[in-house]
Amino acid sequence: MNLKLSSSGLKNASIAVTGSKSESNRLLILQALYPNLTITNVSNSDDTKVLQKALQQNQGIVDIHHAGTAMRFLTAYYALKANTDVTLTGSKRMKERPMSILVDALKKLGAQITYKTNDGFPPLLIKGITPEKTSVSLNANVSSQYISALMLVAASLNSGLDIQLKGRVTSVPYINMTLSLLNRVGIRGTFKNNSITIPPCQSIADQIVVVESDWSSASYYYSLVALSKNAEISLTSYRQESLQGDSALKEIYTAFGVETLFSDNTLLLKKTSHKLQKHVEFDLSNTPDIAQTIAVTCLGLGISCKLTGLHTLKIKETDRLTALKTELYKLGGITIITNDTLELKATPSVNRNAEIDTYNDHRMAMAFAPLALKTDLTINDAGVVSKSYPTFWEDMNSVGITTFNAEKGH
Ligand SMILES: O=C(O)C1=C[C@@H](OP(=O)(O)O)[C@@H](O)[C@H](O)C1
Ligand SMILES: C=C(OP(=O)(O)O)C(=O)O
Repeated sequence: MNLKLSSSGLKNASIAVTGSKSESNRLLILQALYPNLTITNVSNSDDTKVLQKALQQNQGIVDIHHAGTAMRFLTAYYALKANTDVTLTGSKRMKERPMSILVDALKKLGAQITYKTNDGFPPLLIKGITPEKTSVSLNANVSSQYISALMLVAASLNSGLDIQLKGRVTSVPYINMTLSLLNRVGIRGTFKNNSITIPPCQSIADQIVVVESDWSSASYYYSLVALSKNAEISLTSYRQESLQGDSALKEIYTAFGVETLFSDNTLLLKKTSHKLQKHVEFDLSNTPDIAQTIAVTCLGLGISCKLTGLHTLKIKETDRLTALKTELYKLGGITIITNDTLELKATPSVNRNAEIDTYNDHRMAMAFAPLALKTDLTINDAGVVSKSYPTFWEDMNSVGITTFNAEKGH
C-alpha cells in the first residue's frame, strides 16, 4: 500500500498512543519467567505480538519477523532455559542483523547455539541448558539489546549473573530501563562502572505493571507540532518520570519551538512563538530511534543540523543513514553521512510530490509523514508502520493528515 498524504493544517486532537514496545517486550519476558506478573497497556505492535506468540513455544521454528528485541531477548531466554529446542529465525533483514556478541556471551555461559546459515547471524538453532557459570563479559558498543537480553533472564538463574561491559556503552537508557523494570517487579540489581549485578530471584509478589505509552511514537507528534503554525496535541498515558530514553524529546524539541506540558498522565504538545535557531546539533547515542524524526523536522523547518552518535543506525531495520540520505535528497535535502553522523544543509523549501521509499522500516514511513504539512507526498509501503504503531495512519487522519491509497486511486 502506497499512501498519498496531504494536509490543510494540523487539527487539535487527543491521541492514545499504544504502550511502549520496549517496556512491553521486557515485561513479557519477565512474565514468562514469573507468571504472577500482570501487564496492562501492552503494546499492540507487531514486534510485541510476535514475542507473545513465541513465548508460547519451546520447540520448533520460531519466526519473529523484523523484531530486534524479540530476536535478542528470546535468544537468551531459550538458551538458558532447560529443555527448549528451537530454531529462531526472522525476516530477510533480521538475518543480516548481527548476533555474535550475544551468542558468544551465552556460549561462554555454556549455551548450545549454532548458526544455521551464516556465522554470526540468524537463524539460530538453540538447545536450552541450565548454566553453571555466574559471570560473563561482552562488548557494549554495538547494541544494548544484547545486554538487556542477559539482564532479563539473569535473576531466574540459580546464582544470578554478573555482566561486565567492555568498550563504550551504547543506547544506555535502554539498559537503565531494563534495570528499572527488574527493580519494579522486585528483582534487585545494580549497574555501576560498566558492571551489572543481578542476584538470583526465583519468585516475585503478585502485581500489576502498567506500561507507559511509547515515546518513540510520540516523536512524530513532536515533529508535526514543530512544523505547524499553532496546533496543540494531547497524548494520553505518559509519565513525567519516564523509563524511556526517548522522553528526551521534551528537551530536544524546545529547539524547534515545541513546549511539553503534563496534566495528570496526559502530555500536551504546544507550538510556542519561540525564535528558531538556524542550526542545531544533537548527540543521539542515547536516543537512536528518534534520529530520523529529528532529521526530517529540520528539513521541514529549513534549518541545518548535525546529528552525532548514530553508529547503531546502520544495523537497524535498514541502514537508516543511507536511507535518510537517499530519501531526504528526493525532497531537496543535501546530507553528508559518515558511519556515525549525519549533517543536513539548510533547505529553504522542500520539493513537491516526492515518493518516499521505506525499506521495511516503520520509522522511515512515520518520520516523513509530518512533511505532509509542507507538501503533498507519497509514502511507499506505508503498512510498515505496524512494526511499532499499527494505528499510525488512522491517528494521522485524526490530526488532519489526509491519506489515500495511491495504487487504487482513491
Ligand atoms: O532495548 C530496546 O528496547 C531497544 C534498544 C535500542 O537498540 P540498540 O541498543 O541496538 O541501539 C533501540 O534502537 C531499539 O528500538 C529498542
Ligand atoms: C530499532 C528498532 O527496533 P528493533 O531493533 O527492536 O528491531 C526500532 O524500533 O526503531
